[in-house]
Amino acid sequence: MSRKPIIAGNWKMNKTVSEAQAFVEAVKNNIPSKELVDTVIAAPALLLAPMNYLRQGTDLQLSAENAYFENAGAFTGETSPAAIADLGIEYIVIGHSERREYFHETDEDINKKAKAIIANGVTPIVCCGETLETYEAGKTAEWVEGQITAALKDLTPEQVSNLVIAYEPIWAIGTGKSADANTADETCGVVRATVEKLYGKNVSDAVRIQYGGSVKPENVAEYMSKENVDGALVGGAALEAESFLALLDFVK
Ligand SMILES: O=C[C@H](O)COP(=O)(O)O
Repeated sequence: MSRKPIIAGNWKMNKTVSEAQAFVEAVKNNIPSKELVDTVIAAPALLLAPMNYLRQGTDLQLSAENAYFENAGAFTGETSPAAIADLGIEYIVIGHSERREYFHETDEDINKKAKAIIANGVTPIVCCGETLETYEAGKTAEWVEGQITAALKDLTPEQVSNLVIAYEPIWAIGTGKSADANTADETCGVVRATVEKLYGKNVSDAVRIQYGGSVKPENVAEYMSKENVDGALVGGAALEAESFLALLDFVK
């Protein structure tokens, strides 16, 4: 089964509005066709409206880095998935390890967010991944299986087919220490097997799984050559236009 690759840059809490606008201007006419690859930038909510305005008519897609699980209400400081959907943003990242660690997000929150985002017609990019301690204890598979099972609870097979899952070992994020391509493939395979166990083979064949953690222009092609790796979620190497565009060279 061939799945369309998806390369997503995750800017985290970097860039001002003017820096984001300059980036979009620099890349927007050099993005490969979205028939071949989904090319996405995940940016802080404040940057999305001006970026969205500038990317109209191009193949650059956009993602929020987070959203709340309610569409409206007295939730000071939160961003509504309905507001993100109304802008025409295609994806929302949920469950990133930084959200789990610094903002105490639980598996249950992530499941509620997945449901709210899907209900608004936006695609969640659901993150999972283990700490160094869990990795060294040889418990990666059971950890990731638990996170995915909880995040997808009560979703329908069709909803799961259409979402994106990102496997990011925490010990490889921003450390320059990437999981090698075989290790990434193996754990993305665990994610796929978990989806198969819960939803069957048609769904696990369709769901797209990214690897994240120190992906760079120099190593992206090797990850993308692996059976279970359908894309990458990239932090540091997606911050500069030239490096971001170089991540897409593997499709040429
Ligand atoms: O969401 C992206 C990841 O946290 C990876 O970040 P990194 O590419 O800087 O290691």
